[in-house]
Amino acid sequence: MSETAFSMTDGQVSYDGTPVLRGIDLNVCPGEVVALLGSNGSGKSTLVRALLGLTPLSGGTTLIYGSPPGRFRDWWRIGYVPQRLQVGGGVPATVQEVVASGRIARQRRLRWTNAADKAAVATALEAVSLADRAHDPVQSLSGGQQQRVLIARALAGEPDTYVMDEPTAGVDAATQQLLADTLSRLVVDGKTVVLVAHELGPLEPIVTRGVVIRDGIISHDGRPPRPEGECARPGHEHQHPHAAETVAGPLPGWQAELTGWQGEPR
Ligand SMILES: Nc1ncnc2c1ncn2[C@@H]1O[C@H](COP(=O)(O)OP(=O)(O)OP(=O)(O)O)[C@@H](O)[C@H]1O
Repeated sequence: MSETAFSMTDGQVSYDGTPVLRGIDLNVCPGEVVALLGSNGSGKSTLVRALLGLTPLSGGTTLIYGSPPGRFRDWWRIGYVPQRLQVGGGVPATVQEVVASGRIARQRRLRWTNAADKAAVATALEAVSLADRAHDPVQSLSGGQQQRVLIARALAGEPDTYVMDEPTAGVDAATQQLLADTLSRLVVDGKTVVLVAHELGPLEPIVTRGVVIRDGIISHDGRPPRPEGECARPGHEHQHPHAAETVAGPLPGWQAELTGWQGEPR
């Protein structure tokens, strides 16, 4: 089986006949921490969903560890943190139950929850500082806390690859740092991360590769951008009004494109 986590070739997605992704070529290798960047509506979430087979391609191919999504069986290898999900989907569930659901892909049929499952759930709750809320209904948590529950659910599954769609959106600075620390430990262990972000913030030091999506195409794939000056300040909102005006190309192109991302790349 291929150890390339994701391999998309000429990936295309259309909604109601409107192209949203156009000719995406993207391989993600083990140990990479890939940040998908770009302005609102550029196609980042669509790309994440297409990589996972949640949104069908209208053209091209995509593979998860060497298999088309429809034939991929080792879902325990993938931990997905979706964007702005209603945690629990209206079903009454405790924080611990939602986090424990991250173990399901690891559990064979008719296997009882074992000590390893319990330990993984406890560790995941600790990692997002929610151990003291384990028995509370998820609906009683704030939006940012619910986001942390989703992150813990992915952590509990102990996957090889994490796919996180804006994991730090609506999450306070301390928790962003907590997530960055947790991910850096996972990366040391050889885990792979694909994340969507508008602000890398504390995640910036662990990102190894920046992939910039502009209007459904990859306009830069390489060294991650580094915020400097005004734009490095916490809470700075990045708008990318000039994204559509710039030309795809090497580093000078993406620096100009990501208005607000300035300075020398690493
Ligand atoms: N289910 C859908 N049906 C129709 N159009 C959609 C659907 N999902 C996304 N789109 C459109 O596809 C385009 C890309 O959306 P997508 O959510 O992938 O962008 P994004 O880069 O993740 O944006 P953001 O940064 O705002 O989250 C947008 O124009 C959006 O309106």
